[in-house]
Amino acid sequence: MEKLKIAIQKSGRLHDESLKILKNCGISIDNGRDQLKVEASNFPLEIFYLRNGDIPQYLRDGIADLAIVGENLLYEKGDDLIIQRRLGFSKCKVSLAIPKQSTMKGVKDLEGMQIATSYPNTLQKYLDKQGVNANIHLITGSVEIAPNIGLADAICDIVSSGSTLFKNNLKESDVILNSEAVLASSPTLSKEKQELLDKLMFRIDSVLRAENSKYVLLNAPNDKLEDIIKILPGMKSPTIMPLAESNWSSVHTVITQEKFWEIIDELKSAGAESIIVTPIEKMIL
Ligand SMILES: Nc1ncnc2c1ncn2[C@@H]1O[C@H](COP(=O)(O)OP(=O)(O)OP(=O)(O)O)[C@@H](O)[C@H]1O
Ligand SMILES: O=P(O)(O)OC[C@H]1O[C@H](OP(=O)(O)OP(=O)(O)O)[C@H](O)[C@@H]1O
Ligand SMILES: [Mg+2]
Repeated sequence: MEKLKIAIQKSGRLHDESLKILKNCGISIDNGRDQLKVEASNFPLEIFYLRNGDIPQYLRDGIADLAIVGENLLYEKGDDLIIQRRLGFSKCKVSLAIPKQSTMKGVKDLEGMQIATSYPNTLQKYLDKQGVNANIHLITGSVEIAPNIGLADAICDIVSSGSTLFKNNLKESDVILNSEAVLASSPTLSKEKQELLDKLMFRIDSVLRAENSKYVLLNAPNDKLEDIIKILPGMKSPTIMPLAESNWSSVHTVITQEKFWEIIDELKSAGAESIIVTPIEKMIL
């Protein structure tokens, strides 16, 4: 029987969350971080632990069928690969940054300058789009130090909280792209592997949906129910059950994270009481 081969980062920012998603999909993996390859015991899946930076090439070469990888790396060297799902973690930007005290404003001022980066293709595409000619200085790490040691006039690197820029006396001038961890696949999968991928994605979708939602229970006097129901988005319509106390009901529903607190505030104003919020493990539509 064919097995799907998934690459995840061996160690680094994506490792723990990648394993967590697979485990939440009910896939059992022996903790084999020191091995290069492990097999799931209850799903036809092989897991390869690889460097994030090498993953696009492994997908292209067919060593792996699937991978959890930073979206920015696909932009850098995986244009031909397919993003199956955005996974919502490891959110960051790839940005240009210049010295804090610089009078330059952004990319247009970088004509003829030196820019240090680990993402040369991403930077080159941006410079081309902006019609700017600059010299790209490729370095593999500690990019933010480059302007301070006289190696470059600007940098292009990952920015998240901005604290690395701050510590190195730099300021963000241009956001080139936004990134998050994604589930990517090779563009050519056999029919059998595509079926396995569909099965895995069905599980991943139910996990992602559940992570993004809360199960909410509340009590309300019956004369307030109509107003309360209008506020609730829910999967379908809310469940209403009578309480032992007459003229009161319990309302059960699902609320997504984005507007969670706004909806809770509205519910309270509309007369909801004893609101209980619990996590959801899986959500299957
Ligand atoms: N500070 C950050 N905040 C949020 N996400 C980040 C941050 N730095 C990197 N990322 C994202 O996580 C991915 C992995 O970053 P990490 O630093 O762990 O590995 P790496 O140095 O790119 O790769 P390798 O596994 O090849 O050593 C990046 O491609 C990016 O998408
Ligand atoms: O805006 P911030 O929150 O400061 O994050 C940005 C920093 O995070 C990443 O480095 P990382 O910590 O992964 O170290 P690395 O360069 O060794 O990969 C990235 O290369 C930046 O340097
Ligand atoms: Mg890093």
